[in-house]
Amino acid sequence: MSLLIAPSVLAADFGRLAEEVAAVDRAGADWIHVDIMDGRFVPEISFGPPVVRAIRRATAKPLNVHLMVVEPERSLASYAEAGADHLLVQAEPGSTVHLHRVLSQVRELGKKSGVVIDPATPLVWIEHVLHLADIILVMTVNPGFGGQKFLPEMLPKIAALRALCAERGLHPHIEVDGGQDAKTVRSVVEAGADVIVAGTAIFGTQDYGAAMDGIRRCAGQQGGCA
Ligand SMILES: O=C(CO)[C@@H](O)[C@H](O)COP(=O)(O)O
Ligand SMILES: [Fe+2]
Repeated sequence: MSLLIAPSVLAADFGRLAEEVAAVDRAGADWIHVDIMDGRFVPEISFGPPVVRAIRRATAKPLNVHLMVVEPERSLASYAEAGADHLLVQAEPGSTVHLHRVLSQVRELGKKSGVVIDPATPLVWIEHVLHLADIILVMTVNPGFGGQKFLPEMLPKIAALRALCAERGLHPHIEVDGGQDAKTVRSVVEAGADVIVAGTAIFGTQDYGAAMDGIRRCAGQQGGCA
């Protein structure tokens, strides 16, 4: 699988959101990562469907919507209607106690389904839904905030996940989210990830295209990079 880059708009200038989204689109983003935070599953509140609709108008790239919310089943249809292409739900019971059902609902809505596991969540929690997930997102920071430091402790989990999927004949995207940049990318790709979410490492720079090129270059490079 070739590497995909999904800039996280959480790190964009919200005062110029449409412009920022169009800029990363033009600079070569593959997907646009959209963090929904409800102030309950995670402490912060980001935004809801009306803002997703505005992002939708600014780009034709797939919207990869990460739902850090309690009871995602209540809002799946709203995000689908607002223009989400991928709906990713957290695997933890603090989000939903009906993970299998929620992932099926996402597919019934005609969207790509994704399941997200936090650093503390073991793979055994998602073993029963692997076949229902088009995307599996491994959090490489504790969710809730941008700008945190990558947790390398997650690398064995990414490798074990890729191996478990292969054993079952499954080839989902394995996405990583949190603290990703040109320095971390080689290790997560070697472990089996093929989608890199990056907020600060892209929107925190002056040249979004150069930032994404740097991530791509370092992903394929042996030894030191960046
Ligand atoms: O889901 C989250 C945080 O909970 C992420 O998508 C962040 O938005 C990534 O930001 P950086 O760590 O790349 O700055
Ligand atoms: Fe995210």
